[in-house]
Amino acid sequence: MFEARHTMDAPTGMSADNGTSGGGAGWFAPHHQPTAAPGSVHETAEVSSRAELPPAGRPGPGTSPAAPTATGADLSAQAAAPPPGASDTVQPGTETGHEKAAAAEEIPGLADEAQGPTRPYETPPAVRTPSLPRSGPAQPPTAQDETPSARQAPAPRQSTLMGLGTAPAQFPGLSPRDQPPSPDAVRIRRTMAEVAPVADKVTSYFYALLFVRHPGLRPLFPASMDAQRDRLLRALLTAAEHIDNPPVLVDYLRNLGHGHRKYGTRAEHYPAVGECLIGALSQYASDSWDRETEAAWVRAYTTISQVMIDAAAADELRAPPWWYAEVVSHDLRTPDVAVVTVRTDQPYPFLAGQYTSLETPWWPRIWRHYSFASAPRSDGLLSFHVKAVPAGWVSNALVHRARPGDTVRLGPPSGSMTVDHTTDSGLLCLGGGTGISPIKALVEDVAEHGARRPVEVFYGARTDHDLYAIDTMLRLQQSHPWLSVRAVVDQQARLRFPDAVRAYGPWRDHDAYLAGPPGMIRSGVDTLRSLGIPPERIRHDSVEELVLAQ
Ligand SMILES: NC(=O)C1=CN([C@@H]2O[C@H](COP(=O)(O)OP(=O)(O)OC[C@H]3O[C@@H](n4cnc5c(N)ncnc54)[C@H](O)[C@@H]3O)[C@@H](O)[C@H]2O)C=CC1
Repeated sequence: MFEARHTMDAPTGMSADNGTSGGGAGWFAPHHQPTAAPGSVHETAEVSSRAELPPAGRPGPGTSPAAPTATGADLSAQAAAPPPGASDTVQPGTETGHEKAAAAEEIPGLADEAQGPTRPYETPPAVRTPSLPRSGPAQPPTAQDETPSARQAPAPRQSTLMGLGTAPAQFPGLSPRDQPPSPDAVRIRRTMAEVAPVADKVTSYFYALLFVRHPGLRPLFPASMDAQRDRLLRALLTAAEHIDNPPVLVDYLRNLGHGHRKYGTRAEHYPAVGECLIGALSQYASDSWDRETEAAWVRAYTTISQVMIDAAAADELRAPPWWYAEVVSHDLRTPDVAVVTVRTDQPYPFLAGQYTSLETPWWPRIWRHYSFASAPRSDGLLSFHVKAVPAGWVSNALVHRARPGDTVRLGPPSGSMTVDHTTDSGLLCLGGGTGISPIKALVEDVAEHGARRPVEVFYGARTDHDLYAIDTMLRLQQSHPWLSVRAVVDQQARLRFPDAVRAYGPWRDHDAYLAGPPGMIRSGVDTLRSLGIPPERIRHDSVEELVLAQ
């Protein structure tokens, strides 16, 4: 958890619950405009991407490695009670498979989930943003104004809203322990506490307000917003809640800013969002809402939006908003898990342990997150392990439809579950299911750095058949004497995954990495902490994001 102390001033005394925009967009006007004219960079990047895109159907040299016959690995067959939540189910209409809903970077997503599959990229989809109408005084939305999906709100997410960054275990708390929260932080948290019990209503109201007042923004959001609908609000509230912790907040917001370039989000969109944020909060936090509270939110939002806008503008100078990537290999490892290898149209810098967002041609503007399954390779190819999950549009398309020659789009890399090469501590890595993919990348990363650090991998799976990557991991083990790989199969284990690590160790001096289902990460963190590994040495991607994708 993190906080930040803002310094920006903003006018106070707006009454955003009166259905007008008062001072209008100027309330939240950014201090700086993006370096490029709106739209121009995206168009340029798109044209250039198109020009550089390899011809469809080009055979790819980088096929995924053939797995040798599995040997018995250390299939630690030990039985015990099922781990808590082991029967976690996937809700219809959402995706998993590290299709982590991008809470941390999905403000205006462009997904249009209601439209069904379309043709592959005959013409790469343009990400253009409509010019924002400067709406006049708007009326508060009525029930009819709410989109159907907004009314079908999922269970509200409570005000904890934590873990939107990577490795939340590294965030010490809402504020530095030795400092009292700032007055603005106190007011913001008071608002959050008041709206928490009605979070779903706030969410619906916020989006209804946004779309009624700024209909031009509607196409930026999914037609059916179900699982994605509250990410914008959640991200904003999370950032505001942590306004007293600038270092972490700024990192988080910069990532958000970078990640939003692929949606076509522009600086001039932020005032509208801020205005509606204030409108929704003031409506549902009426007990605690006053001029000072509003001013605190305005300052917080001004800070938040400015960091995102600046980050996006800076990023425009060094990276495209997205990358095209041609599928060069598709290896169906089980009936529902594929290893998909792609070649990007431009160099794609990333670190082992990170993840990206991916859009298929069949579901335009629907992005899902996947971890890189390899450390950066000299041939530049990227691999992903994808499990098709029920109702998972993107994952099913990637597993059952994608073929060499198809083109997908990738967003920028994200995540900080990376190896700290400044130490030579041992690594304890827990990979559950397709969560083994970033673990494999980390192992390769250690190997490439030439260090002889002990790396202990525990690979959890429900059945033998689900150990689709065991051959690859065993091959790595054969090549690297410092690497130990143990498979833990639920059906056979006495001590089940991730608890099985208790039988080994000690782990006190290890850096720990976890990847897999949210429940596994949660119970894994508990296990590792109980074994004496301090929280700051336990790394994993955001559990919150993983939960969102369930
Ligand atoms: N960076 C990351 O954290 C990544 C996460 N993932 C996530 O990993 C998951 C993989 O799904 P599957 O392959 O179907 O895995 P799975 O559901 O088959 O589970 C894999 C292992 O985790 C254990 N497990 C599952 N739920 C648990 C719980 N609540 N408590 C303790 N242990 C639990 C299982 O017993 C099994 O050993 C997806 O949710 C995907 O989003 C995938 C890639 C990267």
